[in-house]
Amino acid sequence: MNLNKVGIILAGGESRRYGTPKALEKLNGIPFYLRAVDVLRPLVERIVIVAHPSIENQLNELDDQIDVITDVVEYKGMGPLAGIYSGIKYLPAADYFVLASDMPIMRSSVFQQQYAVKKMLTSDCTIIPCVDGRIQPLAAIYSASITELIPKILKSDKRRLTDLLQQTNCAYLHYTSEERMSCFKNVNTPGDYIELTR
Ligand SMILES: Nc1nc2c(ncn2[C@@H]2O[C@H](COP(=O)(O)OP(=O)(O)OP(=O)(O)O)[C@@H](O)[C@H]2O)c(=O)[nH]1
Repeated sequence: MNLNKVGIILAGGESRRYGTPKALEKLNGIPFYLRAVDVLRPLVERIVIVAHPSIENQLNELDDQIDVITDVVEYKGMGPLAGIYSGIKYLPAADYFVLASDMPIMRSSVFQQQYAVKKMLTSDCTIIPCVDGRIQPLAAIYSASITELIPKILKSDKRRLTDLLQQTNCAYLHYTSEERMSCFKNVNTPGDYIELTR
């Protein structure tokens, strides 16, 4: 039986700019991947963490509602879109709450707001936050209706989430600069991490 709401945590990147696997980095003693779990756990029925093969066996303290997988073979390492597709294929559901593990100060309330908007729209609608005019597609709610579009985009060598969104029924939810500072900040470099802890 299909689920209604599944969380997909993206932790399959190379972390080249950071230098060490970002998902294992800690903020206030809590690893980033567990912070992402804490954000989504109250909101979804199951969670799948789509991890890089090098850290797959290092993700601990997970309960039996949470699975760890790696990208599907045909799109391995092809970016966040490949990770989203891998999560969708692993757990069929109506909606996917997608969160990158490199956004360690994200809050559940952001997804609650998005889901409240989604319920007012058609079921095939994907909800994308937009902060200071920039989309944030890695803290968003995707409808399962995107599933078959993803392989077409990955095979066309574009791989970009924006290419998917252009072909999808999307609603953009706008957030302020203050909200960017308080939840949407992501960590790409060691400098980003230092800024976050200031
Ligand atoms: N499953 C999966 N997740 C990915 C993939 N590429 C990036 N991600 C995740 O998507 C989020 C944003 O990734 P980026 O910071 O753009 O890429 P990165 O590879 O982690 O880092 P850089 O090597 O510095 O670009 C992070 O949470 C990554 O773990 C991938 O190919 N598969």
